Formats: sequence, structure tokens, C-alpha cells
Amino acid sequence: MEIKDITFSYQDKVVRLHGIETSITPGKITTILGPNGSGKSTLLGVLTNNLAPQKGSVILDGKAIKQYKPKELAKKLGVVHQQNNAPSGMTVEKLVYYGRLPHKAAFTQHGDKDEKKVTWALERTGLIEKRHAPLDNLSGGQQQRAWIAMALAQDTPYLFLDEPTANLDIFYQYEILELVKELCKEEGLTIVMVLHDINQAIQYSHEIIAMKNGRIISHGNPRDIVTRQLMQEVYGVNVVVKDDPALGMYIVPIGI
Ligand SMILES: Nc1ncnc2c1ncn2[C@@H]1O[C@H](COP(=O)(O)OP(=O)(O)OP(=O)(O)O)[C@@H](O)[C@H]1O
Repeated sequence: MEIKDITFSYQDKVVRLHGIETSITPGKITTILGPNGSGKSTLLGVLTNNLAPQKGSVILDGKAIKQYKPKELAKKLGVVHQQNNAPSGMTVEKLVYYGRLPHKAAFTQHGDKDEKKVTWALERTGLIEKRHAPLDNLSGGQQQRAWIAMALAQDTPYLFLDEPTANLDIFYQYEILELVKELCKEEGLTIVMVLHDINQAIQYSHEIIAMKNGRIISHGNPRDIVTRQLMQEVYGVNVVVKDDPALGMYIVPIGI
């Protein structure tokens, strides 16, 4: 995916992304980091064609994303937003079946493949027991997992996750991150996600994009780019960067 000179403003005309120019490496996990309001979700919105930039373009497999028909794009990329709303009373399974829509001809029933994918997605997100439960009866974290399951059922080569670990307890945070790692390694998915936990980003990403004020400050391998200086520049926080033979690299924030 090529991101070419993207400039974006919402209706208030304040520029939120300034000439973003980079690329997403296929088959890898890329994590976008940065402080609140730095433009991470806005960039994700542009990369997934949910927001139309005033300038620039996003090229996916050789074609500008705005040229894709909606169903064609939905077979290429799945998105889990930060906030998701489903009609009240909808069951988990029904939501996850929505992920199969791009793969079905109009007015056809679910086939074997749809059922297999939905069951697999529910198993992978630990929701198989809850498949017939209404979404409203689930906890915030379980609902988050249901939306991830829907995106998995969509069976796309690109998966975009905006803070997939938000609202999850630490066990399920790692469960989701391990799932992301496996999907990348075993299924060859290209994953772009937004995280707030810098150590999780270091541990689970092939590449990190660090943003501030709508600009990319650095993009590269976590080992190369996560430094004391970068953390100070991006977050205004003092950190100590540690490197442990068993644990790998990690940071310890020590204050502002
Ligand atoms: N719909 C909108 N209309 C106007 N401004 C918006 C809108 N959505 C976001 N913004 C503004 O755009 C800027 C970037 O927001 P964005 O949500 O992309 O940041 P973020 O890095 O994802 O933040 P966070 O970590 O808090 O989720 C912020 O200043 C925000 O107030």
C-alpha cells in the first residue's frame, strides 16, 4: 500500500494530516503510535477509504482505493474502528455473519464456507460460547472481540485495527496481539493497527509509524526508531530504553 502526499481536513478545515507520504509493507504488522489527537485514527480512516483526503492518494495493489467498488474493497480490507454500533438485540453470530457479505451474491443463503469462517472467527476471538447471545448483553471487551471476529470473517488480506486492545483486560490484550501475530505469520495478512502501549507495539510490530500533530515523525523497525529522543519528541515523556537478552527491547517511562 502506497500513501502519497495525503493532506486531510475535517469540515472545520483545520489540517489534521500534513503531506503524509509512506508505504505499508505487505505481509507485515505496522503499528501507528502517537499522542492523543496526533491523527492516528484519521490516517486509518484515509487508508481504509472512510475519509476522503483533499490531496493525495492511497494506492492498494496498484489501484487508487477511491477507484474500488465498495464490495471489491471490502474483499481487500477489513476495519475495526474504535467505536462500533450494532442494532440493539443483534446476536454475536449475526454480527459476525455480516463479515461474509462481500463474498456473497445478493439474496443467497449462507454456504458451508461462510459457516466455517464464522465459526473459526468466533473460536479465534474466544466467543464461540456466546454466539447466540445478544451483543448488548456482552461486556465492553467481549463486544470489542465480536467486532474483531466480524472483520476476521470478512477474510481480507489487509486488516486495520484501531486500538484493538482498548477495553480489554491484560489477558485478552495479549490474546488479541497473539492472534494478530498468527494471522500475519500463518495467513500472510498485512495488519495496520493503532496502539497506545509502546512496549506492546515494540513486541508485536515489524514496523512502527510514530505520529505527532498530523505528521509522521519516524517510520521503521521498532529497534531502530524507538529511542529516548523519539519518545521525548513524540510524547514529551522521559523513558529509559532497555535491552534484555530474554525479553528483547522495552522502554520504562520515568516521567515528564
Ligand atoms: N470528526 C471530526 N471533526 C473534526 N475534527 C476531528 C474529527 N475527528 C477528529 N478530529 C480532530 O482531528 C485530530 C486528530 O484526531 P484523531 O482521532 O485522528 O487522533 P488520534 O491520534 O487517533 O487520537 P486518540 O489517541 O485520542 O484516539 C484531533 O485534533 C481531533 O480533535
